[in-house]
Amino acid sequence: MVSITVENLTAGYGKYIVLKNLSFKHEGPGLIQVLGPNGAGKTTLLRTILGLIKPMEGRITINGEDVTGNPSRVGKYVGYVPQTTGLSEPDYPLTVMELIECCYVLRKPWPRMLVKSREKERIMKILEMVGLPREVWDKNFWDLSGGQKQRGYLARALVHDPLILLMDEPFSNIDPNGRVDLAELIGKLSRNKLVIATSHDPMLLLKYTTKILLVNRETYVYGSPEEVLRKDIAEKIYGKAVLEVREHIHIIDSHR
Ligand SMILES: Nc1ncnc2c1ncn2[C@@H]1O[C@H](COP(=O)(O)OP(=O)(O)OP(=O)(O)O)[C@@H](O)[C@H]1O
Repeated sequence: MVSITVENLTAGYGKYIVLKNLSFKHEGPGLIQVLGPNGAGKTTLLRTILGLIKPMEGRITINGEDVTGNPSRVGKYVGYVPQTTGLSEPDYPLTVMELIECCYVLRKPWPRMLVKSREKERIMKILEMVGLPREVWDKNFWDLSGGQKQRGYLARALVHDPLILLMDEPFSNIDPNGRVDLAELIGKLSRNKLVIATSHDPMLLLKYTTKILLVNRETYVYGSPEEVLRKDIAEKIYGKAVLEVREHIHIIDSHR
């Protein structure tokens, strides 16, 4: 069983406050979508949960353990798929396979043994599961396309079988066919993990969604999709960019 509690979180950069007094909790597997306009603080929230940003106030507990501002404690529970920008990637050569193996070995207790063949099989299964074709496994990771890199990051995040998966805009570099496959995969993962994913399009993952956190800096709403995806509520966060078409909420002009 997995649980996360975020209590009265105030976080930002230096004295610059991005999120103020934000609280939510969730118990059990499922999918929490984090939605909000550009600059709302979605990435800031994920980085704070990861312990990379120390909050000015508040507390984050995972399975009852206080992990606030402590990336190594968080790492026991959480896998992270960052947003891929295609810019400023490291230029050291590492194949896809090597990258995933390295991340796996780094998480092993000391003395760190090389990856055994059984473990290698597991890594290969994960690469297949995330939809990375065999022909790219021996390619330099940094030469992959944006979408392929994103799948590689997902494989890296899954290799330790974490209880919680944090995904920052998982669809941003994925083509339309790939989006359907990735949405299905996220849905499947959310059956036994807690997935927390930021997004600009609530519809892609809606049928798998347990809770939605609509956030815009110091304002937020947390609840089930039925409670949150209402025009009056979405307008509090997005203003006039919200369009209601039949029973669906669409957010226009929300991304880049
Ligand atoms: N390292 C940083 N130092 C200072 N300010 C930052 C830093 N990173 C982000 N910010 C600021 O914090 C605010 C929230 O940014 P954040 O990246 O969390 O938003 P977001 O909701 O993820 O946006 P997007 O949808 O555009 O990815 C923005 O005003 C941004 O300029």
